[in-house]
Amino acid sequence: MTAFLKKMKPVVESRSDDEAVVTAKGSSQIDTQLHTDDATTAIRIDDFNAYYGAYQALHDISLDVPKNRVTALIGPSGCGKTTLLRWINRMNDIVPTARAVGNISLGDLDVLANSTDVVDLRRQVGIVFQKPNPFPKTIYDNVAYGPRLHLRISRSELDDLVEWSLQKAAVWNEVKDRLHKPALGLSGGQQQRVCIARTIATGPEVLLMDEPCSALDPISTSSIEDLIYELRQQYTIVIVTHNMQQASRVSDMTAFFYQGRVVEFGTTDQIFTRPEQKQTEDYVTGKFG
Ligand SMILES: Nc1ncnc2c1ncn2[C@@H]1O[C@H](COP(=O)(O)OP(=O)(O)OP(=O)(O)O)[C@@H](O)[C@H]1O
Repeated sequence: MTAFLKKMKPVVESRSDDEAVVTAKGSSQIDTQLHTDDATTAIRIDDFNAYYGAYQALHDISLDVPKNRVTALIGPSGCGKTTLLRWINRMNDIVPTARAVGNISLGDLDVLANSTDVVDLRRQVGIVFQKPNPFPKTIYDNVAYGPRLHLRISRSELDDLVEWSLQKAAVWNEVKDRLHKPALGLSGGQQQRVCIARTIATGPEVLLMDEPCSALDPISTSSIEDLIYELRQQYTIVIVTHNMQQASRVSDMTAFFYQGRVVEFGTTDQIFTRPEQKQTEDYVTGKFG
């Protein structure tokens, strides 16, 4: 392994070491007093409100997203899940009517500040979309795209980084003999894993996923779910999903949104088995939505 990757790997691979409470999936021991424990918070959302023109899509959202966990955002269509996700890496900057008031911080970084370098923010906070969207380039060039923009590394270091990212995204074995073939020639599930590799290659801390399996068949969905669960050891993951089974399978924490507000936020175990709010119970048991 090159010196470059040795340098890069500890950055991502040591993240779970400083976790105060790394517990088993669905464990009710996960600390839900997240406002009181800085060490476990990756993204702090405080009193956040989002608008499209005069329409308010999100109201008074306060949510601490824990580090090295999977946090699922669930709720009926139009309740604001994607809006929140897209503000975390300022994707909504490209929507002319979109406006936000409140705070989102990533460590010391004030995400919403005018002075924040959005390109650098998006390197730290990657996003994976609903539909796999590989560039019309080779598999190699898809994954090398971000590093070529952000890092000054040699060809052999880039080769190593591309391999490492594809391995992390659990797709290396399937593509290693066709790295220089078009990514668009892969299956949907493989394309989505290549997109995840492309995101990982820039060394993010956070992975945002907006219904990453909704365009995939059940087998590909299952491989992406396994991957999400695996990746949480090194990344903080926020996933929007309409699929209740998926939320309960892959996430540690769940936030239930309704009409632009967070109704309830807790461990996935608690939200699905002992919700405190009637609306949450009705939603997770399929009575509406
Ligand atoms: N670009 C936009 N311009 C105007 N209104 C928008 C825009 N994007 C979203 N909205 C509105 O904001 C509200 C929240 O939308 P958002 O997409 O965040 O909800 P969601 O919970 O992710 O929905 P879904 O589950 O259907 O994807 C909705 O009423 C939606 O119509």
